[in-house]
Amino acid sequence: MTTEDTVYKGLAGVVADYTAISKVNPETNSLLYRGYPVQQLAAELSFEEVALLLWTGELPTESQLAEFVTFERAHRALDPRVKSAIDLLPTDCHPMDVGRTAVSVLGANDPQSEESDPETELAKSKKLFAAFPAVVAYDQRRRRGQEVVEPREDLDYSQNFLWMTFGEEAAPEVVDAFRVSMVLYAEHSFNASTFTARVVTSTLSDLHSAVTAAIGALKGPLHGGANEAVMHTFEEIGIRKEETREEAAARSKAWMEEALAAKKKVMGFGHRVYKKGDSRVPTMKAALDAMIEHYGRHEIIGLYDGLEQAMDEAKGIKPNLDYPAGPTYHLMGFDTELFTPLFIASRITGWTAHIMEQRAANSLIRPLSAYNGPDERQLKK
Ligand SMILES: CC(=O)SCCNC(=O)CCNC(=O)[C@H](O)C(C)(C)COP(=O)(O)OP(=O)(O)OC[C@H]1O[C@@H](n2cnc3c(N)ncnc32)[C@H](O)[C@@H]1OP(=O)(O)O
Ligand SMILES: O=C([O-])CC(=O)C(=O)O
Repeated sequence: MTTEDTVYKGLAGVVADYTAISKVNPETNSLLYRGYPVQQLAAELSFEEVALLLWTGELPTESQLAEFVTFERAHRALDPRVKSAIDLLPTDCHPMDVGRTAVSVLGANDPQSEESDPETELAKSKKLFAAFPAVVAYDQRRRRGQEVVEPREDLDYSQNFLWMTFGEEAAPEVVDAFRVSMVLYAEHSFNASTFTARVVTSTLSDLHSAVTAAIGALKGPLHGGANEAVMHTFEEIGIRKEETREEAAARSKAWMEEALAAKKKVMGFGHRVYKKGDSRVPTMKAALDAMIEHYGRHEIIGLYDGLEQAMDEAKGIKPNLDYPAGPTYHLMGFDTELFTPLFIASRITGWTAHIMEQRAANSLIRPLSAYNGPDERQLKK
């Protein structure tokens, strides 16, 4: 057998390279960012601190954090060139297309776009991190016919994100649930979008091209698009505010039984690596529970319970992070199509950390294929 005869469909089980950024361990259901359990990071740290940890490998000192916080707050405003580009896009195009376009425009206008020394790569990553929330906030507001809300330098990343989107200061519980979601979505080893970013970087292309490509990979419902798809499932089942938790659970359980009988794939469940449950779900579920209490929307958790229970009973498949994240963002007031752009805002950290790691020890990513087309043949004269 030649090497070309061994095909690893979907690269399942293939170890493609080393990484020191995160460790996903399906045996122990654990996830470490630079060695730290993600649950601890979500409980204790700001998203800004986690971003620095992912990029640099170490927790920031007080002065490093203060310096980054000042930088981030100074780079939040929506770039007028990005605003003009978004304004050319129809309000009914997918918000992931808006996010992808915005990153592309930011890259084309970044004077450091073609520079790739480690210091510049880090500076570009920080600028992208700071600039992206305004894109999401602007996009949601323009779709609703609302005016732009300018960023506020007295607010932290999560507070300001919610401020720019909704034009009012969010309650501390809401800010905290949002921060937790950002920390949990930040990084997950060689997932499809991160691997895409690494493939692009491996050709020595630039950081913004790699992130733009990663956004394309994240959009699909088998990856990041699942958080949006989860909410569409809830919407299809029907959200009825007057229902009790038990009534909602009974209806969603029946919906799932029917969907599985029809051999449907239900987004928000299953994972390529975790087979016993996603390490991040308990923490995100706690954030969702806090939002259920905050908004008093017990019918939503009923829908959640029913789907989860029916899937477990029928197939033993567990929810992934997108499952609790979807209804959490819904309760906060984000439009459903905006959920995956929120994932971008967070994953910019992981993607750019991987881009820097790939560039530092690069080898062109170019696997082989096993040809199964027609045997050699000749053009008829
Ligand atoms: C943050 C994230 O990106 S997490 C992932 C988000 N994606 C989703 O939620 C999409 C829904 N889930 C899926 O499609 C899959 O579970 C994936 C793509 C995530 C992982 O899939 P893989 O490891 O390739 O497993 P695969 O898709 O082959 O599934 C194995 C079996 O479980 C079933 N299965 C897996 N997930 C689901 C699901 N969500 N609904 C119904 N059945 C499922 C498959 O139909 C298949 O059954 P079969 O063996 O009878 O054909
Ligand atoms: O690891 C994966 O394949 C998908 C995932 O959970 C993520 O990117 O967060």
